[in-house]
Amino acid sequence: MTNKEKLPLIALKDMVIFPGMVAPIFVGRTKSLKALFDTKIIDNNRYILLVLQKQQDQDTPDIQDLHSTGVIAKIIQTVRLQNNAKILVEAIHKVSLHNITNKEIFEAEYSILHDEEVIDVEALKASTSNVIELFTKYTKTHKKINPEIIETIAAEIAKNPTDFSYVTNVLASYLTAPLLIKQTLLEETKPQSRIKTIIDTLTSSMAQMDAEQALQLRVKKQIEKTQRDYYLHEQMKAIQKELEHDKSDFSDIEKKIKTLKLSKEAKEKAEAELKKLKLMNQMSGESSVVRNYLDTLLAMPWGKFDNSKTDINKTREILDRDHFGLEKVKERVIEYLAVLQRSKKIKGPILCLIGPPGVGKTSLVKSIAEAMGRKYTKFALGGIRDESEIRGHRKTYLGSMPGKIINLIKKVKTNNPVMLLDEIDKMGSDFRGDPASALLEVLDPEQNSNFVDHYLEVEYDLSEIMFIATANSYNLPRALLDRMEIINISGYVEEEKLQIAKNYLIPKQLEMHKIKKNELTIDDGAILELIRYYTKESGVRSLEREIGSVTRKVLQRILSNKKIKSIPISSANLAEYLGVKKYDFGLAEKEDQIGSTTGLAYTEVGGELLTIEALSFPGKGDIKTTGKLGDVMKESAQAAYSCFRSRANSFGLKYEDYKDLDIHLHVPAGAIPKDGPSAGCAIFTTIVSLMTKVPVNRTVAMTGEITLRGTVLPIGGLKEKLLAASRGGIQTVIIPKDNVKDLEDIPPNIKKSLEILSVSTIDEVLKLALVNKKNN
Ligand SMILES: Nc1ncnc2c1ncn2[C@@H]1O[C@H](COP(=O)(O)OP(=O)(O)OP(=O)(O)O)[C@@H](O)[C@H]1O
Repeated sequence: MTNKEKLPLIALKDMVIFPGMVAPIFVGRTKSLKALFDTKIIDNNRYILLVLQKQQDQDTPDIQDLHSTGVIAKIIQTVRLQNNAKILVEAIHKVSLHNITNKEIFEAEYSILHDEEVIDVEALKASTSNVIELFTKYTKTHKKINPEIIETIAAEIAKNPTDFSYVTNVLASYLTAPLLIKQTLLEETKPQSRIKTIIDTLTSSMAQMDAEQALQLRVKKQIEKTQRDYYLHEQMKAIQKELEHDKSDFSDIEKKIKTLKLSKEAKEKAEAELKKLKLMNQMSGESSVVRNYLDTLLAMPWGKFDNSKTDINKTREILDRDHFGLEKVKERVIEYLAVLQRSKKIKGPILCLIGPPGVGKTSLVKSIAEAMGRKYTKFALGGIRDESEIRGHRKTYLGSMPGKIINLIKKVKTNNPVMLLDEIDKMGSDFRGDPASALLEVLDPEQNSNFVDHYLEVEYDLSEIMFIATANSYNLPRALLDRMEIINISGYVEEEKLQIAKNYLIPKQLEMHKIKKNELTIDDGAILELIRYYTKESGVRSLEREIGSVTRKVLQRILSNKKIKSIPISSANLAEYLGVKKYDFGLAEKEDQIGSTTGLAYTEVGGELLTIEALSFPGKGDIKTTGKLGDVMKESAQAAYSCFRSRANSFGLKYEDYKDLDIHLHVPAGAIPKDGPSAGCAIFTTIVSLMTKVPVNRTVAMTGEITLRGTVLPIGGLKEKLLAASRGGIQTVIIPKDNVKDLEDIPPNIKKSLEILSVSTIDEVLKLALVNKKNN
């Protein structure tokens, strides 16, 4: 039935209202406002028609733009604002619209639309509870929907549970669905169909939500995966970079193996080690052992030699330029090099320079290296006890490394340097092996071309190295001595020291301290004073040090006072710079003594005066020795005592005179170790002097070994001993007859300054040494 009376109509933009629902409507469009207020429906007629417009974005829809099914609603409340209004409506019925007019406002006739009768009530009841269940699920998953809505729906339905038109309208109005579906629901007149649409909508939107959630989850997972992938990629890149670094390391090593002139054995070894290294964890300790090994092996100067030349004349020039005197030594060196020049290969014995400290052994070797155009390197053997210092540690040991020889060659980067084996006599040996035997192998021309270092493990050719050894004494293993050609460098006499100081040491120090020649002059008197009272040595090392000390002090004075232009040093002002004299120059004894003789010793630091003193006291006829004497010297004292006792008669002594007397023989300085047989004469003289109470001439010094039967045997180090005697102000020196031939090597001025007497028996010694009134 159509109601011919027209009612104002308001087009709704975005909502479908179902009968039975109370809803607020916001009215803003002029036409709608007019419909509400101008027609005074508020006063006259409290009903209005509400219908959804077809296009939501249309502001001024026309008749055809409106759906034909809507609702008739009662206006419950109106709130008029400035340009708009808010009304609260309650939809009463759904209506079908007819004859819509669109003038100032929309107006339409309407007919109430009734739902069809429900046939299967039970089925609908079941469907209703099904919808509620779905709703519950829906609100749970749909986070934006308030879960309390379920209670509201239930309460609404409870108002009229058997009116299925009402129930379905309630459900439809709470349904979140597109407007078109809601409009269809409004237009539907079968509650059954309506509830089916609601179920379909809910299920599909839930499926959609599930899909969305699954998608979201997938996206999230995807993002996580992307992030993880990114992170892994970055990590892989870093690892690859590292590997590339290792690879480039490897390729460096490979390149070296290819380009270096490795021996066949070394090449194979290097390749095998590299292969091993590649398979190792590069962070492991083991790989660093292999890497270090390869580094060392490949850092060796394989096939590298300096252009060595042996120009004898040039060598002579350089040796003369750097060293005063040492004629014999220089000659021997030149001879040696001459052989080398011809034979090209060093097959002969190794040179060994033996002499006290500071006589120029080291600097001589440096000059030889320079003259030959070879590099110089020094292997300090002093204190070496462990064989592995020469031959290296096996590389399986942690922290193992090659021996010194290999290390030095690596450092000097050539295979033919001049290598100084310094202090070869100071090498020790203990449980860790005998370094001397390892050194023998190094020095043996037959073996050293295939020397094997424990660390390197491959043969290395040492045969091109020119080894020169130095030592302070002959205290060397026999085997080593045999392998070497000994060149003895004895100490210098005063005159030589003076020349060395004037021509070498002083210019060197001036140059070193950047002092001009005219700024400092040291006259001969001062130099002699330096030699006599500030040094006590065979060489010139202390002399050089003292000169250095003077130059530094002079430099300091010149720099601190601009007025001082030059400082001449003479014996008068030397003490100003060096302080009081350090040593006495002159006799060891002031008077002739009973039981005290001056002997001459040859020590590592050169010749020395040796006082031998003795006392007697009641005892059993024994001899006791002190003064850190070595076994040989102790035995020599025993022999001298026995010799004395066997000859006591000839000195006018009876057995009773000495049988109950013990002798104590002492050799100061007590802390310095002394050894050797050459003090025999002096010990014998001391004992005779003590027992006969005849003093020994203080100006006499002596050297010579004695036999039990009183024969005097020759000694070594004559030159050193004579130098010491001359330094010590001795006038007469008694030497064994067999040493007279050695006097040829003694500088003439020494021979001139000393009275040198030779003897072959101890009787002759006593005659010359004891202050015998008959002799005087
Ligand atoms: N005959 C000499 N002419 C010039 N200078 C010399 C002479 N002898 C030694 N010297 C100088 O004396 C200093 C010490 O010499 P060097 O170091 O060579 O002694 P050394 O014999 O090797 O001693 P050590 O046995 O303690 O190693 C050096 O500066 C050296 O140049």
